[in-house]
This record gives sequence, structure tokens and C-alpha cells, in this order.
Amino acid sequence: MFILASQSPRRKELLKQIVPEFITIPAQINERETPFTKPADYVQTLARRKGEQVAAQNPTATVLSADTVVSFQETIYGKPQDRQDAAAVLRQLSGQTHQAYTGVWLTKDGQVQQTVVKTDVTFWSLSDQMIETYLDQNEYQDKAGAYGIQGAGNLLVEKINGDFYNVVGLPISTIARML
Ligand SMILES: Cc1cn([C@H]2C[C@H](O)[C@@H](COP(=O)(O)OP(=O)(O)OP(=O)(O)O)O2)c(=O)[nH]c1=O
Repeated sequence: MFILASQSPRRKELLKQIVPEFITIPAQINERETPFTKPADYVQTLARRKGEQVAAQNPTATVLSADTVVSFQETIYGKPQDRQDAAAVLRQLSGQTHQAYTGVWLTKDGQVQQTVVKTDVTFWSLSDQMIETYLDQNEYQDKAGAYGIQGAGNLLVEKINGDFYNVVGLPISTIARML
């Protein structure tokens, strides 16, 4: 059995492109128990904690988990607390290049593989009006870094260097090579 240890609808949609049949079992962990460290270490630790928690309940299954953050100038941005927080994050990222990191953890046939994929994302310079218009669409609410590149958030993005799907939350070309 293949389990995606995630409640993210975006991760479920992306995984369908490479795995025909799987079930989803969200991990029940408190992400705040993991201290902020370097972004790559942070997402790797969280992906591992999510995967291990679900794998412990399903010891013979293949289990895939992931965690995505946005990082800019040593600050890690998870999901925004509220609209004000989201506005502050987007103002920080405006006109700058930040990184999206996704940690991936996979256990298959008793073997554990894990990796971290990084994508550079450059935002246009964003006016307050552009930020408010984007926030009005409420897309920011469950997204690390307060934007969804796969949605209207794409209008904030001048360019990326790296895997697009990694920003969304599942670097499927890398994962396909792990399977
Ligand atoms: C940057 C970015 C993040 N995201 C989303 C992907 C993830 O759902 C979310 C990052 O939060 P995560 O904590 O990685 O994932 P999650 O809580 O949504 O789901 P789970 O832990 O159960 O796997 O941000 C986008 O959808 N688009 C983007 O451009």
C-alpha cells in the first residue's frame, strides 16, 4: 500500500501524476515542537517526523511525506498567522529573491530515503494595492510564505530558478527517481 502522509490537497494532486493508486493519512504532529534551524534541516526534520509517525502505524506500507517552507534572509516563513502577517511576509518578499525548500521523506521496502529540494523564487516589486488585491482572494491562508505559486500567486512571481512543483510542495520529478 502507498500512503501519502499529508492533508495537503495540492500534494495529493501532484502525487497522482506519478503514483496511480495511494491513500492519504495526515500526520498528527505538532510542527511547533521542531525548533527553527537552517531551512533545509528544518523541512527535512519535519518531513521525517511526519513520515515516521504514519509509518509507525503502517509498518509494511510505502510512506511518503513532505514539508515546505519559504526562506528569506535567514528567516523561515511557514503558513501566515492571519492577513496582517501575510501582508508583512509579502512586503518582505517584494522585489527580492527568496527560496522555497521542500523536505521529502520516503520509506519503501524497509529502506528510508530523504532529500531536500530548493527553488529560487523572484517576486516583482509589489505595491500595497497588489498585495491587498492578492490577499482579498484568500489564497494565502494555508500556504507557506503566504502565496500559492500555482494559483493567483503566480502573478507575484517574476521568475524561478529550479523545480516549480517543489514550490507548490512536492518535487515530483525528484520523487519519481526515488521510487
Ligand atoms: C510556497 C507554496 C506553498 N504551498 C503550500 C503547500 C503546503 O500545503 C503548504 C506548506 O505547509 P506544510 O506544512 O508543508 O504542509 P501542509 O500542512 O499543508 O500539509 P501536510 O503537513 O499535511 O503535508 O503550503 C502551495 O500550495 N503553493 C506555494 O507556492
